[in-house]
Amino acid sequence: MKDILDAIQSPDSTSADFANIKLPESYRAVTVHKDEQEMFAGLASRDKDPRKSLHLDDVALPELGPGEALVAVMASSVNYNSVWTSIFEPVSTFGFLERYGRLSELSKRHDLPYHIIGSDLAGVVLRTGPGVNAWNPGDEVVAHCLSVELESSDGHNDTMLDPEQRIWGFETNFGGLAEIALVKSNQLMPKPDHLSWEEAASPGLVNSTAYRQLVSRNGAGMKQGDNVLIWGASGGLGSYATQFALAGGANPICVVSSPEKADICRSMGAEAVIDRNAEGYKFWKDEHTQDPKEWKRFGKRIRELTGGEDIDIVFEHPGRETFGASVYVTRKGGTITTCASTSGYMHEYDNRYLWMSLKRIIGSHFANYREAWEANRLIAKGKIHPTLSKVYSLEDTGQAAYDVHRNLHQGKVGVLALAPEEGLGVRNHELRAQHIDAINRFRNI
Ligand SMILES: C/C=C/C(=O)SCCNC(=O)CCNC(=O)[C@H](O)C(C)(C)COP(=O)(O)OP(=O)(O)OC[C@H]1O[C@@H](n2cnc3c(N)ncnc32)[C@H](O)[C@@H]1OP(=O)(O)O
Ligand SMILES: NC(=O)C1=CN([C@@H]2O[C@H](COP(=O)(O)OP(=O)(O)OC[C@H]3O[C@@H](n4cnc5c(N)ncnc54)[C@H](OP(=O)(O)O)[C@@H]3O)[C@@H](O)[C@H]2O)C=CC1
Repeated sequence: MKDILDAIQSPDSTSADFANIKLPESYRAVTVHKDEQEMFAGLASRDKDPRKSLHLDDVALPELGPGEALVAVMASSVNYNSVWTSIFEPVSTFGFLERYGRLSELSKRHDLPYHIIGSDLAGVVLRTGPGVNAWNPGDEVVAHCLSVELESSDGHNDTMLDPEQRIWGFETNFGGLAEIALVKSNQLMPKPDHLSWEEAASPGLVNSTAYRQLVSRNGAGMKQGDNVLIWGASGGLGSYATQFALAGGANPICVVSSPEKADICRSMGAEAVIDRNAEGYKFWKDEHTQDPKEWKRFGKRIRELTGGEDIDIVFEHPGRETFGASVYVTRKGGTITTCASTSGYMHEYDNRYLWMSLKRIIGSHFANYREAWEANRLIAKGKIHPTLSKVYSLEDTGQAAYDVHRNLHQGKVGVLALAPEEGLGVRNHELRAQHIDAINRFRNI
């Protein structure tokens, strides 16, 4: 591993140098264990502690197949899907690995008694498999997390519709929270050269998802002037949705849960911010009954902030707790676009407000190859910025996931894998200098 790191840190290393490095037989990786998948049985979700289920193990280097790449991971990030994996909710991810393992001889490698998690990385290509021509050892890359087989025509227009669509590091093994990761080569994209390893590793999953969900025609197709209600506007997804709304000439109405988070949204340029805690919205009277009066109070507050207008697009992901309110506050003909259900996936809303006002609910999930590429391009051009707040070591990934599970974090939480310290890997200092305040906006708050 030392040879790999030395080569990455030497400015003189050539592609041939990387190709000639002897790869280790094993490497360190963050895992969950199959024989522990029942460890939290009977506990409430909130009490399931990722620090207990996430392990840092030495794992065997997987065999490299056609169309694949082995990447030395300098940094990764925590996504909420890793929180779901670590608490074995809503299902254990070992079921995904077993199912994938049944697909082919090659996919069998993924069905192991441990799951190496993580769906983001920034690093350097070490080896490519047969059939890979676009990438070479030594290339500095980030990886998006869409894994597809593309053997069915269903996915040929929109790669997210492939019947064998999987999220790498969640529904496949050999993820990014590790010193080495295995990806399909078409997951690779150029690393934005003005960012450090940990900054570059942080936007991938959430930035691509927010791009499809809000901007792409496959999602809400946001346009200039739209009022966009963004839940969790300083969180992982929300911090990118807010940037897309502002950069696209829309009007974000940011919902957050503390004055600090409200300040972050304002510092990004948002003017309309609602602190849901301070204003005490209680959309559910009890576990089974919603309170339409609270939807209305929320809607009135939005009208105050917009000069009397309602919401064109709701950027939804909290799910059960907010969905009824989201449908209610959307304007006639507006769109609720959802990619998740953090607070519960059995949603309830008053359908009269949907059909009578011709609203639409759009389901959105990650991003297709092209959308992920376009989202990364915006980062590389300095149009959209990473929202990295705090960085942990690989050893402390459990704590990092705990922070995200308990909503103690801001923006994105990074993890250093092979990178010995923060701040390395910047190649374009001029572009960085132009955007340094925006790049650092979320740091250490
Ligand atoms: C990028 C980051 C993203 C995120 O963070 S997203 C948040 C994290 N992700 C999640 O929380 C999602 C986790 N996944 C799940 O909870 C489950 O993954 C799903 C509920 C999405 C799917 O459940 P399942 O049981 O895997 O799939 P089924 O489609 O219900 O398949 C079970 C059997 O049911 C059959 N079936 C499917 N549709 C139909 C139908 N319309 N009529 C009859 N049968 C159907 C199938 O074929 C299959 O059958 P057979 O077991 O024999 O293979
Ligand atoms: N389908 C897909 O492709 C993707 C799905 N996801 C899913 O989206 C969800 C959010 O992910 P991410 O943004 O990274 O997570 P984060 O935890 O970083 O941010 C979510 C934010 O949502 C807000 N929130 C949480 N619970 C509630 C609630 N009950 N009511 C209102 N607001 C709430 C919080 O903000 P505050 O407290 O300030 O209001 C929180 O910071 C997860 O479930 C994740 O699995 C994520 C990425 C891709």
